[in-house]
Amino acid sequence: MSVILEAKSLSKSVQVNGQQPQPILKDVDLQIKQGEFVTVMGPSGSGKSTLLYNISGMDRATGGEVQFQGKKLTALSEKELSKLRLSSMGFIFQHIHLLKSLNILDNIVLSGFMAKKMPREQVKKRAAELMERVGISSLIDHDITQASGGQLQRVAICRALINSPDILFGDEPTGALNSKSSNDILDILHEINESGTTIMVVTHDSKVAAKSERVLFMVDGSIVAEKHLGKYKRGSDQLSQREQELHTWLTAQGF
Ligand SMILES: Nc1ncnc2c1ncn2[C@@H]1O[C@H](COP(=O)(O)OP(=O)(O)OP(=O)(O)O)[C@@H](O)[C@H]1O
Repeated sequence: MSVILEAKSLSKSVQVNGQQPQPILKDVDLQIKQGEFVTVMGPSGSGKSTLLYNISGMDRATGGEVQFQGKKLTALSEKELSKLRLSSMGFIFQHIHLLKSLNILDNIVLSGFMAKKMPREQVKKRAAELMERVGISSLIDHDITQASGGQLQRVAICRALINSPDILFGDEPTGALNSKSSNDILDILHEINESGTTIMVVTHDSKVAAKSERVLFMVDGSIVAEKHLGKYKRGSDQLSQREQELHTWLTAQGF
């Protein structure tokens, strides 16, 4: 399998109140293969979100480089970077960031219109198909304020997928949800992964990680361990064994 995303010696330092710069990401080397489903775990403050934002070009690293599909992200201008993010990457954030002034359908189609990869009518058709796929087609002309947390997370997924991204990044995509909604969202992510989209997700939830293919463990700005669990087949009976295996491994990491 080819490598879709690679970080070499990626680092990020931040300066607060004119003090010495503090390293929050330290020389991270990482390769993500085309079609992989990778989760990132680790204690609070270990740098998981920072890794996600810097490896995806949402934020600018202070050292090292990132290659995405062979392109050096770290060398692109803001304009080139935002074009690439819009057309090839999807993002599901911890805080959903939907626009309250737009209804649900308009929130989903907006990035599609901006990317101009397809005619507007086709973007709307794709939005309707995606909404159907994640079970929210009845909300098509509803306002954002009329949807539940789980429904909003599905809206965010549709929005992230509108331009058929090659990679989907998620920061706690199931974080604020009850366990039923969380399972549903996870199933949707698996279906997306099975159809070929690479996924990288930050999570505190070992149930989410147990269903991923590879788990990275971060401590203090570095990836200190990783666990290959292999592809999870939806609906199979391997889940409790994977959860047990992951639990043992996480305990060994002191988590
Ligand atoms: N822009 C910033 N300015 C100052 N400090 C920052 C900034 N961004 C992150 N940090 C600090 O860097 C560290 C790593 O933050 P990050 O959000 O990446 O951790 P995390 O592992 O995702 O945490 P959590 O699990 O709590 O979400 C934290 O100590 C955080 O306070």
